Amino acid sequence: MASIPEYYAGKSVLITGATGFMGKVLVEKLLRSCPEVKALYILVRPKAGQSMKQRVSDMMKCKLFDRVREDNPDFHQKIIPISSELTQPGLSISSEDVAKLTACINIVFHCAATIRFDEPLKHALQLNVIATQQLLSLAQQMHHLEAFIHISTAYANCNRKHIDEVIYLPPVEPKKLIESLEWMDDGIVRDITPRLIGDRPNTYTYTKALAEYVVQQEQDKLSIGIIRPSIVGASWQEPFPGWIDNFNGPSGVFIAAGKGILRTMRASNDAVADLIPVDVVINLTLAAGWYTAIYYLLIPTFLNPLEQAFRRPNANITSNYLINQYWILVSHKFPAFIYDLFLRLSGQKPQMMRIFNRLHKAISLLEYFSSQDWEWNSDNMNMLMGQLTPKDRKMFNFDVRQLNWPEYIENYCIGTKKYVLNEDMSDIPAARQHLRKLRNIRYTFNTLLVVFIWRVFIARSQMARNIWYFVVSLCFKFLSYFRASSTLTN
Ligand SMILES: CCCCC/C=C\C/C=C\CCCCCCCC(=O)SCCNC(=O)CCNC(=O)[C@H](O)C(C)(C)COP(=O)(O)OP(=O)(O)OC[C@H]1O[C@@H](n2cnc3c(N)ncnc32)[C@H](O)[C@@H]1OP(=O)(O)O
Ligand SMILES: NC(=O)C1=CN([C@@H]2O[C@H](COP(=O)(O)OP(=O)(O)OC[C@H]3O[C@@H](n4cnc5c(N)ncnc54)[C@H](OP(=O)(O)O)[C@@H]3O)[C@@H](O)[C@H]2O)C=CC1
Repeated sequence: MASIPEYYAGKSVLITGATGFMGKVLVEKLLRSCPEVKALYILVRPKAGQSMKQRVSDMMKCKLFDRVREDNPDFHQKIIPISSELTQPGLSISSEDVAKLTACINIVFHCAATIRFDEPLKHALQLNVIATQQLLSLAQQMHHLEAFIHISTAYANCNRKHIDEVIYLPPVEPKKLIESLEWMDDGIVRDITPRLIGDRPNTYTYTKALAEYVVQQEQDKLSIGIIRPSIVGASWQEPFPGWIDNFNGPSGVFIAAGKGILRTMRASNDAVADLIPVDVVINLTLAAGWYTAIYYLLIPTFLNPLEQAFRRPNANITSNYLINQYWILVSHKFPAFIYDLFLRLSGQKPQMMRIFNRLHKAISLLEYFSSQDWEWNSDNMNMLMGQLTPKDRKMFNFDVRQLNWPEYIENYCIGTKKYVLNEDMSDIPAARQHLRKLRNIRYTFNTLLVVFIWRVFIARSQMARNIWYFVVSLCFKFLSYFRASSTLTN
């Protein structure tokens, strides 16, 4: 059997979502580890005033591609951008491009999706389900297609506790839902969304479940593989440790906690954080492409500190709603209010409350996932690992048992600093100095608060004074008792 790089040699690959977090890592790894790959066709749309060409050219300048650039400075010649807006009929691909793709593509990786938890249902359905359906139709016209790999999510079936590697019946027949939503205006759809998504937490997981079903419907016509990553985080090793480019999931949590903004979060201390490094997911995805295609080809024969932190980082996790609300008030809203007051008084625009409102929205959307855990069956993944040659197993490593988690989390946090916030590592001493300043401000503030409480409440009331003296003398008694017992034991 061909090794993975041998399989991809001479192949033309179509990738959707190549400008996204996982898509970029997929493009990079394919170019670096399968240098004989013929061409990568990527579906890209113009965005935020930038043309498709400009976006792709910016993407290739990104640090992520440094290693590929070193190996092959002309790597960009293998990337062929195709203009496509996935929410439009026919994916808005020109007829010339359709002809080009149907003539040459061997493998499709469908990564594009909206991953927003608060996406209005109609849009999530349009992109995650209808676009997938359209891509499958296009794939069926491809004369040399060997594999169609769809990236789903481990949370597509998060309404179940135990999840097997099967496609579960969808909550509703996607075709019927698409037809009924067509005539409804956005207001009606918004009103019925909670009823439709039922026991799933958001439109994202709901539409990803529908998309899996839509993909499965084509299994007789196409050779299909579905990947279900859990919470995808910074890279473990490749192309270098800690690479990350977004605020999603844990990244936003690490950054907000590192900046000292996030001080409390509702989550279960017992739940497992199902974090998986992006390079592991991409290695598995490429291996799955190889396996699905090889299987198909056999059919004819036989089948560190952050800069300018708001406060010192100290985020606490609690599963208790009331305790969390208390800390939100004391540790988030109160300091934000004070800071905004200071900004107002010094003639500047208040901003901290706005930032916290945004943070609370983001964190509350993660709560469903951070407060419980799931059991996933991974027999297929283990089987796939067993099929790889020792060399491929090393080059396309997705065996997370070798992962040193503390080291990974440290690299992840450094990665958010370097690649998301673009902060310089040489500024660390200044960042530490800033944290020391914050600590001194806190000590001063706490001292002033104690003096204030004393003056206002205790010094003015005989009863409060008595209670105060009682508590202080009790503390002294405890202290002298412990001192005496420790002297005895010594
Ligand atoms: C060992 C310890 C481990 C600890 C782990 C800790 C926590 C993990 C807990 C839970 C994680 C659960 C994740 C479940 C994953 C499911 C897996 C998947 O299948 S898909 C990926 C998950 N998807 C997401 O994470 C997307 C979530 N995001 C959203 O839905 C939206 O972005 C939003 C949070 C609703 C915010 O929407 P809004 O319109 O208000 O803002 P924008 O998105 O337009 O962003 C505006 C601006 O803010 C920046 N931003 C976005 N998110 C954050 C954030 N969390 N913190 C800080 N800043 C954030 C964004 O980049 C924009 O900036 P700019 O304007 O400069 O571009
Ligand atoms: N990140 C995670 O934790 C996890 C992700 N997944 C899945 O992995 C896949 C990739 O996720 P990730 O890389 O994180 O997501 P990103 O949001 O980083 O990337 C999404 C990609 O989809 C493209 N896209 C979105 N809308 C359109 C559109 N209308 N037309 C054309 N392209 C569009 C984006 O292009 P543009 O740049 O133009 O916006 C971008 O390239 C998704 O299917 C997601 O469900 C699964 C589990 C976890």
